Parts: sequence; C-alpha cells; structure tokens
Amino acid sequence: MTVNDEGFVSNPRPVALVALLAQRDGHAEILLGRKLRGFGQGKIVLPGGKVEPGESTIDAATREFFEETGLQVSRQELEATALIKFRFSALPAADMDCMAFIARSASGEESTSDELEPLWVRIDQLPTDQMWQDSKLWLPQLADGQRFSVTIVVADDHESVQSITFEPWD
Ligand SMILES: Nc1[nH]c(=O)nc2c1ncn2[C@H]1C[C@H](O)[C@@H](COP(=O)(O)OP(=O)(O)OP(=O)(O)O)O1
Repeated sequence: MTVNDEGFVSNPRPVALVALLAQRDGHAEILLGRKLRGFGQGKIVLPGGKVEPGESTIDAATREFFEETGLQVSRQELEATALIKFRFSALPAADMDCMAFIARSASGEESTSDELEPLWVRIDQLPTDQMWQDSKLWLPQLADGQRFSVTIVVADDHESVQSITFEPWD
C-alpha cells in the first residue's frame, strides 16, 4: 500500500507485461496489441495483464501473453527488465505496478483474442498517437534492453503525463 502526494491511499495491482522483440524484414520490431476491452480500450499497449492471487509474476506473464496473443514464451526465455509503476491521479483504484519482461522468441500462431489484437510494429515507428502518452517516454528504452524502474503519474485528464521519474533498478 502506498500514499500518494495528495494523501490518497492506493493499492497498486500487480501486472505482468511481455515485450516480444524480433527482426522482421530487416527491421527491429516489437509485438504490441490494440486493447479490445477493459481499461484503456482502443489503445495500443504491451500484451499482459493482472497477476492472479497466488500466481508468480513470471507465470502471469506467460499465461497472459498466451491468452492475449496465442503465442507461447518459455519462462527461461523471459528476462525481467523494467518495473513500471502507473499512477492515475484521477483514478487511484487503477494504479498498477507492472513487471515488464523481454522475450526474443516465441512459438505458435498469433491470433486476435477477445482482449487484444496483436500488432507487430517497428520500434523506430511506434504508433504513439494510438498509445498512452507516456509510452513513448519508456518503451524505446525497454526495447533497447535497458534495465530501469520508472514511476509515471497520469494527470487528471487521464491522458497527459503529470510526471515521469526514472530510477536505476538492480
Ligand atoms: N499509462 C499507461 N501506459 C501504457 O503504456 N500502458 C498502460 C498504461 N496504463 C495501462 N496500461 C496497459 C498495461 C496493460 O497492457 C493494460 C492493463 O492491463 P490489464 O489487462 O490488467 O487491464 P484490464 O483492466 O483490462 O484487466 P484484465 O481484467 O486483466 O483484462 O493497460
């Protein structure tokens, strides 16, 4: 449990995210997806979702990634790379602490689920106009394999970035 600057108590939800990276047609690409329902519907995000009670973060990462994209990643393949804390000033109940894993290979056929439409995008051409405004400030570093912890405060308009703070993470 944390108390934010305004004194509100928040209890961030644990979330696991997976960034699958690959060279496709000579370009460095990442698998993102358009969220088809739930929080942030319509936005392009990293695949992933809630860690269930009693579940390990890495198990949640493989399970959510498979459920949302149809692709399987092995636990050995996943590299915990960044801790991303989203704080929503207007909606503290939506706060989340995300563990982002990088994967460099996956098996299976990707398919659209009822939660996500998977989309391969070039890392140097991220569709930032369809993503959360903060994502362009940290996703390139994640895709570059940098290790960091970041806290993002989304402003009351539920869109703009009120603050973003990077910290080293070991
Ligand atoms: N400010 C933000 N910037 C960003 O890039 N991605 C964000 C974000 N806020 C939320 N997300 C993403 C992370 C993750 O992909 C998704 C939220 O995960 P969840 O699937 O847990 O959401 P839901 O509320 O739909 O829960 P489920 O019931 O698990 O489907 O939204």
